[in-house]
Amino acid sequence: MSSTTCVVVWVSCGSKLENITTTTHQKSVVKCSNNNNDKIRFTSISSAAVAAASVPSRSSEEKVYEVVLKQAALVREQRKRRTIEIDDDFMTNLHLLNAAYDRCGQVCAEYAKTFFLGTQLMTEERRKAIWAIYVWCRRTDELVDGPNASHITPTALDRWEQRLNDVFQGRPYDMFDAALSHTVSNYPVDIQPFKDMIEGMRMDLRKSRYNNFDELYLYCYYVAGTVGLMSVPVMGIAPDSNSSTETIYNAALALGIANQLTNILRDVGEDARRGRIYLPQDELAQAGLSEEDIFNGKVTDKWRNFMKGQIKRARIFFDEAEKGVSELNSASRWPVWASLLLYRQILDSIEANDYNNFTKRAYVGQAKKLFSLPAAYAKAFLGPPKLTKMIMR
Ligand SMILES: CC(C)=CCC/C(C)=C/CC/C(C)=C/CC/C(C)=C/[C@@H]1[C@@H](COP(=O)(O)OP(=O)(O)O)[C@]1(C)CC/C=C(\C)CC/C=C(\C)CCC=C(C)C
Ligand SMILES: [Mn+2]
Repeated sequence: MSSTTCVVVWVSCGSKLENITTTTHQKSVVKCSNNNNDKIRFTSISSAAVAAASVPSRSSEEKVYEVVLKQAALVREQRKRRTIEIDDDFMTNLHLLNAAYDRCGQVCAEYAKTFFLGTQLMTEERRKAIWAIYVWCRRTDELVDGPNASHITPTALDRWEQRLNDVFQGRPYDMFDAALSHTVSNYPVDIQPFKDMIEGMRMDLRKSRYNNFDELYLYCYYVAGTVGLMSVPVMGIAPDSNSSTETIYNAALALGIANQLTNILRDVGEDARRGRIYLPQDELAQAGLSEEDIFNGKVTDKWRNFMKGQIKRARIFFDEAEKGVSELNSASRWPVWASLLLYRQILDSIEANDYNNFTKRAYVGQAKKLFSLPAAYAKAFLGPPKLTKMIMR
């Protein structure tokens, strides 16, 4: 790793820019004074700057970007095909392994039909690996969101993390774990994003308010940005991609963040009924809104304006994500485009509901969903890079 480059974080937001330079970090940060509208682009970063990470004033974006760099480096170094000894007793038997993956596929098909369909074009090996990761994520989410959520304690999450360590060491506890053990032995998937997702669940147990976007960003990374980082090593990067691995991981992270922000905006009413507000408190106050306003659930002009800003920000993350999709292996692009197009339409639906996300659930209708699949297919296989190449030939 080079130690000569420096961190440059550009946050651009319309015309109002404020330049802050912190020499200890060898870092130049251009910060936006209006949180509703910030755009984040990381251009380069150094290990020296990363080493200076103990300085307490780092933003969540900076902390998360360190993880992005680490994941990108792992793939670059091709630390693939780590040979993990999978417990003989449990599964030297290929038949059992296939059965484990089939069960993962069934869970995917049950919980996320469109996504399951989208995985059908991936190579069989990749498809199965993505299913195994999906099932682990779904199970992790269910711990705090599922029917037994009220019994979940930090100790239970510690045990889940210990189990994760075992899975990565080739000691699975059940069939789903076995599929994941195999997947992580086969692809350069790092344990960090998995641990971070569990950290997000811990956060959910102890926190129901977010002071500002920086805090919310960290939560979004933990529960969703991590999914992007887990998936890229399996989906693979196109052999002819000219983008840096960091850029691609950054886009993957952005898609997770965009999805989670959208999920939050869709579920404001539902979350409030559980006593939770996943919205930046400082931005609510700036918009003249109080907690009571959220709990009362009345759509006012103040609320509409606030929501416009939040939707705009989510769309910026989707735009950031778009830059990376075409860099993925061609067979992996379809499910990613499908996920991006479908989730982004939830934002349109919130607008169509006149910003009533208190009592109306924004959703993408069946017809729009069906239309999105060929649209995603077209983007995956007829996207600009290919067309350009065809024209140039
Ligand atoms: C192709 C593809 C989409 C692959 C990802 C597959 C995968 C491993 C998904 C796991 C999703 C999961 C169960 C996460 C647990 C936490 C959670 C529930 C997060 C929310 C998902 C939406 O779920 P749902 O609508 O069911 O929410 P409720 O539980 O009902 O509230 C999230 C909003 C986040 C999911 C995040 C992603 C799908 C990120 C995808 C990013 C990539 C695949 C990277 C793509 C790469 C580039 C370069 C852009
Ligand atoms: Mn959930």
